[in-house]
Amino acid sequence: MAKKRLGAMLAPFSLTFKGEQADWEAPFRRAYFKSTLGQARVAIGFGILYFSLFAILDLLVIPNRLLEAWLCRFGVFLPAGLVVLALSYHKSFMHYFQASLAFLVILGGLGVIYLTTLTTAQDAYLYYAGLILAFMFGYGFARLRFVVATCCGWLLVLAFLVVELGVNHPSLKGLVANQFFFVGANIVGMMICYHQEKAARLAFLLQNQLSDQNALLLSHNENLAKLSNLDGLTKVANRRHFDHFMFQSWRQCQAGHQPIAVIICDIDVFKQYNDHYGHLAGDDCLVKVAKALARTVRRQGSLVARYGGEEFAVVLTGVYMEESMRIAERIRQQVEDLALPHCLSAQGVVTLSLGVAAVIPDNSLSQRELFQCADSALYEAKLAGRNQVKAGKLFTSQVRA
Ligand SMILES: Nc1nc2c(ncn2[C@@H]2O[C@H](COP(=O)(O)OP(=O)(O)OP(=O)(O)O)[C@@H](O)[C@H]2O)c(=O)[nH]1
Repeated sequence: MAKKRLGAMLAPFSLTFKGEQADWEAPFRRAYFKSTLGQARVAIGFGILYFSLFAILDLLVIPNRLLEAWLCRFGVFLPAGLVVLALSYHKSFMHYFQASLAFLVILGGLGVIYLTTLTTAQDAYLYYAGLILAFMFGYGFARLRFVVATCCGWLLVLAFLVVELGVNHPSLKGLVANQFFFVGANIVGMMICYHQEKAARLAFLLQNQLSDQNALLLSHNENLAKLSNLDGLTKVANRRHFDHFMFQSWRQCQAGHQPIAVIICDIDVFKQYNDHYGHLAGDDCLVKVAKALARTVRRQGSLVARYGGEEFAVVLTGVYMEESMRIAERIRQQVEDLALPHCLSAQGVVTLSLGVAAVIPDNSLSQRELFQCADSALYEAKLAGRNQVKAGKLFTSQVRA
C-alpha cells in the first residue's frame, strides 16, 4: 500500500483510522493491545524495579530526606505499579490499558520531579536524567499510543518547568540546558512513537486485507472446484467427477468388503426427440431427467452423473444387486411420471432404459468390467423394447442378484 494512501487513511495527529477505514479502529486497538500487553507488563515490572533501585541514590544524595524520598518510591509508585501490573491480568484491562500505563508514566515522572525538590540545588541534576527515563518509557517501552505518549511527555515537561521556576530556582543556564534536553527528548520520542504506531497500523491493515483476499480466493477456489465437478447443462456431476468418485468408492468398498453398484440410464429415442422438438427442448428434457434422477438417488455414498450425451450414470455404495434394481426401477418410474411428451416414443412420453451391475470389488474384476456389465444390461433393455431395467450378469461369486 502506498505511503500516500496510508496517510489519507489516518487522522493526522491521533493516527486513528478515518473514512472508509474507520471500522478498523476498534479491531486495531484490540490487536494492538494483544500484541503489546506482554511488553507493557515487562515495562511495568522493570519500571517498578528500577524506580525502587534508585533508593540507593537517595541514600547517597539525600540521606536527610530519606523518609519523603522513600515514601514517594515505596509508598506511592511501588504500590501503584503493582496494582496496574495486577490489573493487567484482568480480562477487561484492554479498556483502561493505555490510561493505566499513562498514569504510571506520569506518576514516575512527577516522582522524579518531586525528588529534585528534596536535593540541594547543586545535586538536583543527579535526578534530572530520571525524567529522560520516564520519556523513554512513555514513548517506547510501555507501548503507549502516540497521542497518549505525547500528552504524557509534554505534561511532564510543563510540570518540570513549573517546579523549576516555582520551587528549585535553578540558574538560567541550568534551566535552559534542562529544557533543551527534555524538549529534545520529547521531540525525538514523538517521532519514534509516531512512526512505530504508523507502521503497526500499516502492518495491521495489510495483514487484514491479505486475509480478506485469502478468504475470497479460498471461496473462489471452492466454487471453481465445485463447478469443475458439475455438468454445465444439467448441474449433476460430470464425467470427470464420476470417474474420480467411482475410483474412490471402488477402493473404499474393496477395503471394507462392501458392494458397489452402477446404474446406466439412457433416454429412449432421444435423437427423434431432438429432431422433432428441437435441440433446445432436448436440453430442457435432459435437465428435467437429471433433476428426477438427483431427486430419486439421495442416499449417502451415491452419485448421479451425466456420463455423456443423453446418458446418465449412478454409483451406489453399500448396495447389493437386489436393492440396486429397486432403485433403478424407481428412477425409471420417476422419469416416466414426469410425463414429458414424446410423440415418437412407444409410451408417448420420455422414458429411460437402464442397465444395472453390482459387485463386492476384489482383484478378479475391474471397475471397467463392472461398468461394461451395466452397459451390456442397458443394451439388453434397449433390445427388449426400452423403458425397462435389466440386470447385468457378472461371473463372480460375490454378486448378489
Ligand atoms: N439436446 C441435446 N441433445 C443431445 C445432447 N447430447 C447428445 N444429444 C443427442 O442425443 C441423441 C442420442 O441419440 P442416439 O445415440 O442415436 O440414441 P437415441 O436416439 O436415444 O436412441 P436409443 O438410445 O437407442 O433409444 C443424439 O441426437 C444427440 O445429438 C445435448 O447435450 N443436448
